[in-house]
Amino acid sequence: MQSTAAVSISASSVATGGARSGAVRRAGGVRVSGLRGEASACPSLRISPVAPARLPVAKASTNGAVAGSGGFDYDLVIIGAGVGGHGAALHAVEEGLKTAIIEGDVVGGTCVNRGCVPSKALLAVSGRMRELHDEHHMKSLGLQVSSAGYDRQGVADHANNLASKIRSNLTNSMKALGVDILTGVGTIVGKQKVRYGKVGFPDKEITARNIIIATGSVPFVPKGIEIDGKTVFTSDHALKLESVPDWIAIVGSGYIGLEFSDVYTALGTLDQLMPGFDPEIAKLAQRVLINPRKIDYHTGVFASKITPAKDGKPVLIELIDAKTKEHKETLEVDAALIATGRAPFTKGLGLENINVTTQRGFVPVDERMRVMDADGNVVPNLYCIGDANGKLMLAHAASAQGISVVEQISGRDHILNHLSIPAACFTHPEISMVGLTEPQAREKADKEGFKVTVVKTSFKANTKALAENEGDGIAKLIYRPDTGEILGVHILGLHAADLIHEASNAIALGTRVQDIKFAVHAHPTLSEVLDELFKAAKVSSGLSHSVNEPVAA
Ligand SMILES: Cc1cc2nc3c(=O)[nH]c(=O)nc-3n(C[C@H](O)[C@H](O)[C@H](O)COP(=O)(O)OP(=O)(O)OC[C@H]3O[C@@H](n4cnc5c(N)ncnc54)[C@H](O)[C@@H]3O)c2cc1C
Ligand SMILES: NC(=O)c1ccc[n+]([C@@H]2O[C@H](COP(=O)([O-])OP(=O)(O)OC[C@H]3O[C@@H](n4cnc5c(N)ncnc54)[C@H](O)[C@@H]3O)[C@@H](O)[C@H]2O)c1
Repeated sequence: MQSTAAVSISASSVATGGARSGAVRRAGGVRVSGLRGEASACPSLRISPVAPARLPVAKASTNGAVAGSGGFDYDLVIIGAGVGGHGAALHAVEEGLKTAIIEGDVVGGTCVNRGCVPSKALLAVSGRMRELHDEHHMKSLGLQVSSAGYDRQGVADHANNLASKIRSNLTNSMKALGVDILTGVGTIVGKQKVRYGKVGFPDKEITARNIIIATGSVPFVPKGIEIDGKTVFTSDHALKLESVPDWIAIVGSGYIGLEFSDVYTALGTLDQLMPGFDPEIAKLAQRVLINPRKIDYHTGVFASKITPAKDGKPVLIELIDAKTKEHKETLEVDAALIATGRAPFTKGLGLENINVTTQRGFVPVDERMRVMDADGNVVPNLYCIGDANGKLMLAHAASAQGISVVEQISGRDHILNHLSIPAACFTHPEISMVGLTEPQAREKADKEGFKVTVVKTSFKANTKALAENEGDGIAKLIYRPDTGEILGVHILGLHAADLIHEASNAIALGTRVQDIKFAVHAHPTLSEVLDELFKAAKVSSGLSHSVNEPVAA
């Protein structure tokens, strides 16, 4: 299969290669990006056909709904059936709460229909294609592959079928557990009162003891960028894989930019790099994921204007210097993917009816996800979770926040430790992280007056990685040498997205390095990369075990 190229454009860099500058096409790809992304299953996609043991006693109400406890129609109403809403709903019925979820579009929201799920299906294909095309890699394993190709529609169908399957799993799991799925757009019309129905004509009203807003986000498109859905498009369009352009510019080098650069470079096209990542990992990611691939990148620039292809003319991308705002270059490409972040979807929610003012569209919340009003007071019985509150735009974070809220309304206080929530970028190889980056840890240490130590291990020394001929990668631990507290862990390498959970669980449970270093790992497994990492750490005052205690061989 012929390989194509991409250009990545980022506020921190822009790539050209595959991009045409003037009339000349260059050999690489083009990507446009400003900065900081998944295609696995949904978080807390717990599907149980078993009905909950405890359901509140229900009684008939005047509007035809069945009343939950205390005269409300429901104990909990959730607006938005994305992964956040779904996670909250399942936990709520488990807790015996009479629960309804209102959805204005399709169940599953962004993650299932336009995000994690279809993108990971595409990445599963791109990973295999990349491997099959890597002659050197194949040869070193003793394999001979004469040719490898793909059928674009077949790949697109794989992503679409997976999304449909997970969507129906999500719907069935909620129905089986007794969650009422109400169709329509929800608007808060007063305290503990929601109306839903067609946009602008919400004709049905229900009351709820507690309300959770879980309305998610949509692609953010900067001013000056014209989307036509064919030559200039967002991830919503790109995931349908209606075409694989020869030369594509990816504007934004965050999660979406990086993951799509992996898809496009493997399927024939190209992408730029990640300001939100630990700088050392970002540098290595550039060396492994960008430099050897057909990707040109431009950093320190913004795409100020993008015009779709028209009348035989290519897509035009005007780049300005991120600092001086002076015009730098005009790129010509076949297509542009706009991956410049996401904006909360909170329009039409009726927040003005309850004195809540959004901040750049996000719903303000405290650490318990309780909505704050314009005067800084908690709005009783109203919560907001997931992308709509902007704390951490990740599927599993949305779901975890939902579960945390249900804990609270079930009478158990709960604060979610966001620093223990892992993130992963599903490139080949993968990148994952939890906690602080090294600069963030050093800044905190300076402020609070403690020391920070960093240790690293390499995939090159790991038997399993070498057996797979996948020795590229490192793991990095940032910790306090005085207490052994784990501040951050960053991994780039084979199955990094799965490996990170040992570290995130340790942070969540407060496990220190002087304790976790004695945990035993099966041999030969990739998990030994982390085993080595924890063993490499030196703690001055082992609080639990003695640091001098010999480590079992
Ligand atoms: C391309 C892409 C790939 C991604 N990959 C990953 C990944 O690999 N891992 C990861 O953790 N995250 C990933 N994400 C991010 C993840 O998809 C989001 O963080 C997650 O979907 C947020 O969940 P949510 O429940 O807050 O909102 P959403 O999933 O956006 O769901 C909100 C739902 O609310 C509905 N709604 C909105 N307003 C109303 C209303 N007024 N009334 C009724 N219904 C309403 C919407 O129709 C939607 O169904 C990805 C995102 C994208 C775009
Ligand atoms: N694997 C995952 O977990 C996964 C995958 C995809 C998306 N997501 C989530 O979806 C969200 C959106 O992802 P994303 O990659 O679009 O956003 P992002 O915030 O991660 O990155 C957007 C980048 O675009 C840059 N940018 C903005 N305007 C620009 C311009 N005019 N020109 C050039 N660069 C510009 C920004 O500086 C930034 O670097 C993220 O918050 C992420 O958490 C997660």
